[in-house]
Amino acid sequence: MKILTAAQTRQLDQATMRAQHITSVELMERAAGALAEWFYGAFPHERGEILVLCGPGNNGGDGLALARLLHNAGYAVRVALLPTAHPSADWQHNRQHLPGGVPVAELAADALPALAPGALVVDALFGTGLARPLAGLAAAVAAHLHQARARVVAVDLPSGLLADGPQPDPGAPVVRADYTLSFGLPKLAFLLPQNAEYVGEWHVLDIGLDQGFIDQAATPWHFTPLHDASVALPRRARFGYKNTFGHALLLAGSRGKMGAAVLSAGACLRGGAGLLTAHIPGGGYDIFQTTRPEAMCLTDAQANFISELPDLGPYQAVGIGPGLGQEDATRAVLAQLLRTATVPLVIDADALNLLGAHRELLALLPPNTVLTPHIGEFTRLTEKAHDDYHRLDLLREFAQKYRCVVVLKGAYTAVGAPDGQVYFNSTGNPGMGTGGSGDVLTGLVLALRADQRLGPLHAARLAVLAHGHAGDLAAAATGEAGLIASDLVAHIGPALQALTE
Ligand SMILES: NC(=O)C1=CN([C@@H]2O[C@H](COP(=O)(O)OP(=O)(O)OC[C@H]3O[C@@H](n4cnc5c(N)ncnc54)[C@H](O)[C@@H]3O)[C@@H](O)[C@H]2O)[C@@H](O)CC1
Ligand SMILES: Nc1ncnc2c1ncn2[C@@H]1O[C@H](COP(=O)(O)OP(=O)(O)O)[C@@H](O)[C@H]1O
Ligand SMILES: [K+]
Repeated sequence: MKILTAAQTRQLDQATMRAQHITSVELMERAAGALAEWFYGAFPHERGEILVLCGPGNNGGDGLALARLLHNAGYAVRVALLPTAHPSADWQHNRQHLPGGVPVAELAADALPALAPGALVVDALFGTGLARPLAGLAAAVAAHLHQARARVVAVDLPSGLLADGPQPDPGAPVVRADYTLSFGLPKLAFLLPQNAEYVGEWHVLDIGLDQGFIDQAATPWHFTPLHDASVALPRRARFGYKNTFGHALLLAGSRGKMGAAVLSAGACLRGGAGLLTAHIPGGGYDIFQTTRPEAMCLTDAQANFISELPDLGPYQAVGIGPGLGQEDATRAVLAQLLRTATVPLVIDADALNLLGAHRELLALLPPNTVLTPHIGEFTRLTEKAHDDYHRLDLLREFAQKYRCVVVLKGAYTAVGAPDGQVYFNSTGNPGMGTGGSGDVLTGLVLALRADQRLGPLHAARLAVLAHGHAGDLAAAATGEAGLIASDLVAHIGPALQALTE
């Protein structure tokens, strides 16, 4: 699913009207109908009065049309307008068609509408047409909503927030919505942590926008919904056997962090690797073989960390990093791996930290390597970002420069591809913020990289999608707080099953 800019969204509206031979008023009516349907589902028994705040453009037009539909459906509705000399044509149409039974007033700075705590308010002040930061009356209204602790439903975008880029004035007020209802496609702003306090819970409503325009629109940004045919797992061949499904090598663990190796190995096995060999510190042998009898095990001469690179001959993919530690000898193993590997690599955790601390090693990264940093690890590899948008720029630059796939982990994990495209993930939940979750992802990516039917981007996107879905299945069973990384491993099987072609 593509993510478009505000300018492209305007073109999409125009293309939809042309392709479907409908007027802008008809398209607005569709948008308002979709908003009203959402309201009926979300607030079926709302008894209090709903205040609809309308700006001068088509966002305000949506608000006026929604006010009419809610009134006709039996809700108590009141409209407050931002004073304007030049409302849009569709705004005027919907103003004229507002039923007489709906009270309408103009907003004024010295008489902002009284709001009981929890009052339901629709923010239809500004959407994608926002031209400058909120100031004056609009800014006062945004602050008033926050102070009154109203429940705010934003139409298309919280007013004051840009759809697709950083705020020019970070100090200017933005409406803090509890819900944001957008049309057709998600907006880049919804996916970044810095905007979470404004966007709240967001939903995309289908209003039949023109797919032909969407298909040809150029954008680096994409959103991967749960069921996305382009990242499905191919079925296993009926006559396949363990060698068919790939032999993975995992280099992981150090004293005190053997659990990372165990979790990662479990995920690799559940991820469908035909065979898994783990190379671990000698002292971890009993722990590892007891907890993961399905995996084979090579032990390092060192008891507490890894100092040797095994012969890479038998393997279709190599993963390195979980619980690795940052000993000099381990860094030498990483450097040797980067110099000699001819099979796909997956690099995580302390292996990334070693790369960050010894940046000369970055030049050795083989193309199509998958790196799985969280924000801290990514910062060590690059630089401190000024904000979330800048971090996305850094992600694209890094993936292009090193021709790697970079999985920048977090809510809506962003997968950066060597061609500069970025794919945001839709699955997962805050319960996954628990030690070992990332180690599980590494093992899953490794299994899918050992599967020679999948390219690096497909493997990384599918692993991220399945990892998040496993988290959602696990959280349904344990709750978010009770979720631990072993639960993710246990749910990888059903998650992958749901994502199989
Ligand atoms: N074809 C349509 O009519 C559709 C319209 N849609 C709605 O239309 C919206 C876009 O409408 P518009 O392009 O009219 O834009 P907006 O309604 O978002 O805002 C534009 C108006 O606000 C003024 N303005 C912008 N920034 C301001 C600021 N900081 N302070 C004061 N005034 C400011 C502009 O001068 C203009 O009058 C979308 O967000 C969406 O809600 C959607 O319903 C999809 C279909
Ligand atoms: N709020 C969240 N929503 C969705 N996924 C999350 C959230 N918090 C964490 N995750 C996921 O959990 C994993 C955590 O990885 P990481 O930080 O490396 O953990 P660890 O180092 O403990 O293994 C990542 O895949 C991340 O995307
Ligand atoms: K709005």
